[in-house]
Amino acid sequence: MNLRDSLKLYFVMGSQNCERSPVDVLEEALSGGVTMFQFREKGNRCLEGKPMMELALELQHVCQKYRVPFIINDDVELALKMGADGVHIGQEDESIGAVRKKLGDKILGISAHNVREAQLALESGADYLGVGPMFQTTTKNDCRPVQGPKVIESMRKMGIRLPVVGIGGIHSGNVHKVMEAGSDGVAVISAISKHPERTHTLFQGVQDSLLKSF
Ligand SMILES: Nc1nc(C(F)(F)F)ncc1COP(=O)(O)OP(=O)(O)O
Ligand SMILES: [Mg+2]
Repeated sequence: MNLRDSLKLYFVMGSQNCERSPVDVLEEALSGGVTMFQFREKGNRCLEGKPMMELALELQHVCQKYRVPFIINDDVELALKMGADGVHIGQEDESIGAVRKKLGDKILGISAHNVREAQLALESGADYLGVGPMFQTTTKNDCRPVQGPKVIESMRKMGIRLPVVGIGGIHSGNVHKVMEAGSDGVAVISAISKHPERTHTLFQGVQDSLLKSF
């Protein structure tokens, strides 16, 4: 599956986002249609060291079973050490050029909050952009001001064709707004980690929006 298709329903999760076993949540999410997964162990109560590594390996194993790309957030060394399919880094993380050198042709995702950051990420070799926050979110307490899907529309109007996922407060009730703005897919945390049984409804929402756009 090409990267643009893999970005349709991008589940981002760490143990801190789950009320029960993260492995069970991921298994249920993958069977519900998740097309790409990012391990984002971050914030208070997150695991570190050996427990974090063990969970990462278990989650990677589940992704391999479903043939879904397994991405690590922020920690490039961990991604290389465990043979992840790629990393996602933000504006304050390591420089894009330096990470691209370490990664070779693995997937490199970059957080972008405006057209300028998107243009820079494109020129520096990003494979996809995570753009947000789309809506109010309780998951990320240090996020930038809410932009809404119009920032994706602006990126497309400025000719940025790179694969894009919106992130931030997305659920089945607003997923169509992100897709109609020109996004290739959506990245979600709580909408799936708190309700993995609703994954298929979210996936259907993405699919319906894509069908309407043809
Ligand atoms: N993890 C992420 N994944 C995406 C995705 F691509 F999945 F949409 N977009 C944005 C982020 C944010 O990453 P984080 O490390 O929390 O913050 P920062 O961007 O400040 O590094
Ligand atoms: Mg980051």
